[in-house]
Amino acid sequence: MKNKIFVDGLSGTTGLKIHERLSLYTELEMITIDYDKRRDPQERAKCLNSADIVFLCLPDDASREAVSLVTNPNTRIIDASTAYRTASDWTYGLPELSKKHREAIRESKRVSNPGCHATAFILSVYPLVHHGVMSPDYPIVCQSLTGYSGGGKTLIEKYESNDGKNEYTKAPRPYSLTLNHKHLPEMTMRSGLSQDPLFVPILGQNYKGLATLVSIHTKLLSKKMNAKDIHTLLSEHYQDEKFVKVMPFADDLLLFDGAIDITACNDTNNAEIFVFGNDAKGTALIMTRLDNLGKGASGAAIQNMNIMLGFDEGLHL
Ligand SMILES: NC(=O)C1=CN([C@@H]2O[C@H](COP(=O)(O)OP(=O)(O)OC[C@H]3O[C@@H](n4cnc5c(N)ncnc54)[C@H](OP(=O)(O)O)[C@@H]3O)[C@@H](O)[C@H]2O)C=CC1
Ligand SMILES: CC(=O)N[C@@H](CCC(=O)OP(=O)(O)O)C(=O)O
Repeated sequence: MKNKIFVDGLSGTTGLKIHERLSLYTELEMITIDYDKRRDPQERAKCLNSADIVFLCLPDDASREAVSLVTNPNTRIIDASTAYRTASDWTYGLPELSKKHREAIRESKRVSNPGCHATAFILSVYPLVHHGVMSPDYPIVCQSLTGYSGGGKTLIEKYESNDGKNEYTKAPRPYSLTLNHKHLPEMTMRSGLSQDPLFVPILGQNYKGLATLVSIHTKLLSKKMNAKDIHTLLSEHYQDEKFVKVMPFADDLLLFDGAIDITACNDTNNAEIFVFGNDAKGTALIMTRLDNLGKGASGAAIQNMNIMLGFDEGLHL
């Protein structure tokens, strides 16, 4: 029998992308809702409770409402919002962190899909904390350059109004300047840190594509390590992963043309990790790039579904 799937929030930026991928599966049957009733709780409840797997591609409050509408004990949920990413009874959907993380997703009925900035940050930092190289209270500073589709339909409209000729598209825009970005709780908790990083996201003029920049003073690490050693540790940690790749060590910046394209993972489910460093100055930089709509949202959600249903993890990705 085919597994039944329902996407709540199908007409949004993330919902549409998830639906695009789902349409490639012959193993699945889609449950559809009338467009005019897409916000009607009664209609949504019927769809939610007839599904084996539900994707929630909604703002946080609507996600919480959807979860409260699920009464069928067999319905499994993958939530793309921020609502449950640090909840103790939900599984965090980042399988590459460890075998234990992947196994927990396989068994789970409630999977919270990581935030886009958070995915790149946690992939960079978790192995360092886990292997005792970075103490949990290390004072991390991180910037993240992101495409504007991360802000959903409303932000896309702002950037694309007047044919893209408006004040938003003039230059990059740092935001979340209260230094309290909504991804901080998951970034801290899921990396194993005990204090929040100082995190500044920056909107670019590109539609999608994101890169986090984690700055490290190597003398503050708990083990004596330089940038090359950090590169080796990350390479070993992710050596068997299909979607998380540690790129060659950048002894020679010419290898990357002296600058990095943050959109190079667009339209893929890949996250690529770079390590740069300057031993004389005792500094290192971990840069992780991904597609905020790919590994940062819909790609990760599909990957989690593949794991939950026992499909090949990379199916249709
Ligand atoms: N864009 C991104 O890069 C990422 C987004 N996310 C998260 O995914 C979720 C969806 O984001 P995104 O796709 O960008 O947002 P959009 O604004 O593009 O889409 C939101 C969707 O939610 C629907 N919706 C809003 N309120 C309700 C409601 N009360 N009941 C039913 N449906 C409702 C909208 O329907 P309508 O058609 O009526 O507008 C729309 O389909 C958010 O939680 C976001 O934070 C996560 C990772 C990355
Ligand atoms: C560009 C932009 O505004 N991005 C959003 C995050 C996008 C995202 O991943 O949000 P989730 O928490 O739903 O995962 C922001 O920084 O608030």
